[in-house]
Amino acid sequence: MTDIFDDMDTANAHRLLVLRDKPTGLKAIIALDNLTYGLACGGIRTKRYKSTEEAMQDVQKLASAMTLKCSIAGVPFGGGKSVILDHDGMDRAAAFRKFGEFVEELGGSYMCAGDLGTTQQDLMHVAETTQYVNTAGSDLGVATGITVVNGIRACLAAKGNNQTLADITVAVQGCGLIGAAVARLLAEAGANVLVADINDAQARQLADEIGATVIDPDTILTAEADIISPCAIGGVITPDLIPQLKAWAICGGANNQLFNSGVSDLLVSYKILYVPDFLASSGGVIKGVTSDIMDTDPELYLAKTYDTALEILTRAAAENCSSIRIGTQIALDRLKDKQALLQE
Ligand SMILES: NC(=O)c1ccc[n+]([C@@H]2O[C@H](COP(=O)([O-])OP(=O)(O)OC[C@H]3O[C@@H](n4cnc5c(N)ncnc54)[C@H](O)[C@@H]3O)[C@@H](O)[C@H]2O)c1
Repeated sequence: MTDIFDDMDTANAHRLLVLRDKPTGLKAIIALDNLTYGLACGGIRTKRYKSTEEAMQDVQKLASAMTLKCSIAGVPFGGGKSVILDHDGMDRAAAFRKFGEFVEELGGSYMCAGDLGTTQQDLMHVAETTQYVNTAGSDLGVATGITVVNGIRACLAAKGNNQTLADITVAVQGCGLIGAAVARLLAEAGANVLVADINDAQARQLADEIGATVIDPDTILTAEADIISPCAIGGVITPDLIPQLKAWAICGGANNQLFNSGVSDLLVSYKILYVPDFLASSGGVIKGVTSDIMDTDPELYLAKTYDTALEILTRAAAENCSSIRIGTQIALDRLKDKQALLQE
């Protein structure tokens, strides 16, 4: 077993809170990655992890991605994330209520919302015991759909062959909250949409609604498409997958899509455009914090993601380096500037 402090160093993480409540069966971890602005934002992931160690690593990676996400989106907050380790014997409603109590105890340094595996009903249970939760799940999903589609439009502009959404085929992996939002927006804009989900009924229902084609979930990422849009789980862009891709660009709403850091350089050598996931998926947090905390209109922040995506893709092409490197640099430079201001 690896040392937890070594893991934290690897993830550059600072605060990990391990939460347990035996009567409800709650097992949860909160990672507060960055408190430069006094508040860390990020959703609650609910999952049956193979081990506590896996959950520890996941929550830290997701929290640091949230820091990049907030910074690149230009909203003045740091990243956080929580995971609830689903298991037999957990009293789901009571466990989420208890989790809300723990979030409330943090006094507003962590603001949570939904994420993979957490249902709207779960969020409502959290909201019974804390004010620091955004329960507007579907609105956040639509906002994430908007930033993914902005990223796809930026890919078209970066490629520069005058194609519009109506000229291309996009393969969307996952038909949950985010995948469905992305697929709907693309279909409305006239794109040819392919969809897949391990829950076949869910994929078929969405396809019927928007006129998309259902693809086998095992082949969606290698389908004949211009762009693939991973909107289900992380780690799906692997070194083995890249030579098999038919698409010339990747832009999706899932967090941490790249299997490892080497994949971003491999994408460069295969000339595949990649919109950093922390930018493409930033709509949810933009919508959440502008409505709940900043009391401002999200539209400007959402629209800006197109410009930022195009800037990143253009700079990456000019410097022949990965979009992840450029995007991360922009996000971290902004945070450093803020930290320097605070120290003055
Ligand atoms: N919910 C949000 O506000 C939000 C915001 C930004 C990013 N994200 C990220 O977007 C992704 C999806 O989140 P969500 O909220 O839509 O989750 P969700 O639980 O609503 O949907 C995920 C869907 O993916 C499907 N799926 C799982 N594995 C799959 C596979 N291998 N192939 C095809 N389909 C598969 C599931 O069956 C499910 O329908 C996650 O990575 C999440 O972290 C979510």
